Amino acid sequence: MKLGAIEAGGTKFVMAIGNEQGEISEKMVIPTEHPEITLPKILDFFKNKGIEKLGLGGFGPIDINRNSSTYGQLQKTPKTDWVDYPLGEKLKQELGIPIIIDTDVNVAAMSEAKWGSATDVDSCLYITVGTGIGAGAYFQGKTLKGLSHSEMGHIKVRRHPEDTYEGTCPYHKDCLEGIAAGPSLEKRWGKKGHELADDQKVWELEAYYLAQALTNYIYILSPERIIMGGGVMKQQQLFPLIRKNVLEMLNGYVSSPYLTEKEIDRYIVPPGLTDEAGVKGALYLAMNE
Ligand SMILES: Nc1ncnc2c1ncn2[C@@H]1O[C@H](COP(=O)(O)OP(=O)(O)OP(=O)(O)O)[C@@H](O)[C@H]1O
Ligand SMILES: [Zn+2]
Repeated sequence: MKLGAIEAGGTKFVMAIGNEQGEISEKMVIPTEHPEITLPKILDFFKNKGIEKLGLGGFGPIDINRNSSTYGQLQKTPKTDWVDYPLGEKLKQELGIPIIIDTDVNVAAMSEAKWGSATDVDSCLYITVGTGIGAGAYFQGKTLKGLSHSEMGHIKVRRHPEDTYEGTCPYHKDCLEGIAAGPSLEKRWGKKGHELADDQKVWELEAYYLAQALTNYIYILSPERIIMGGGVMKQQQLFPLIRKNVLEMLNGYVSSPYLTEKEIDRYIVPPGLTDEAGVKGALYLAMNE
């Protein structure tokens, strides 16, 4: 069966055609522009390809409740051109096939569990630290959903006493995303993340915030693996700093062989699917409906 997959991101849309084995035969990346520009490009890619279903992992907030009349509609996204845009409905109308929708991070967690860094466990959390911060979870065969999807990037973390940066989140100012996503690095330090690679102070502060978030996720969800991706995590030096901070913050309270100095390298890890976690997850979503 031919299936379609879309990873809809804040800066780019990744589209692919694949099969039920998760093999991708065709792929295209387009920039995220106004929906009236982006939608025709998406339709051009998928039309007349014989796909039977389409999975979509989208940036949020997005309605992922199957029983809702606005299933697949974007909500209060900071990407203002897309607020309330009925992406799922438009695709369904134009392509005439079932569209299955979840968040970009939920599908990334799912594909890492199926094909990536979490194939040997029954649950995992996928966190992206990019333009925004978001996390998705996959537990015993299902992605985490409830009232809506979770918004783990917008939790409050304790401020470092020396950090006076006000924060970039339009809704909460200094939530985790507001003080630790890529744009906040640029505003706080006056340079883009990749230009700050050699500045130890930058990554110590970043790890302090991200480790607090991970500690909270461990307490609340208890995932068997944590996968960290997104542009900012390209700074590989963050991994040891985050692992060290997580162990210190947990202070031995949660008992698990993974949460030890010896094993934590196998617990907090980069994506196994590198940049394809999202689009492969969308394919898996289509496959399993
Ligand atoms: N090598 C790097 N080191 C540090 N920061 C980086 C690096 N590459 C990209 N970034 C930062 O990551 C952010 C972009 O993240 P990403 O590449 O994950 O894109 P995105 O898809 O827009 O993110 P999102 O998933 O939040 O929509 C930018 O703020 C950028 O400055
Ligand atoms: Zn926020």
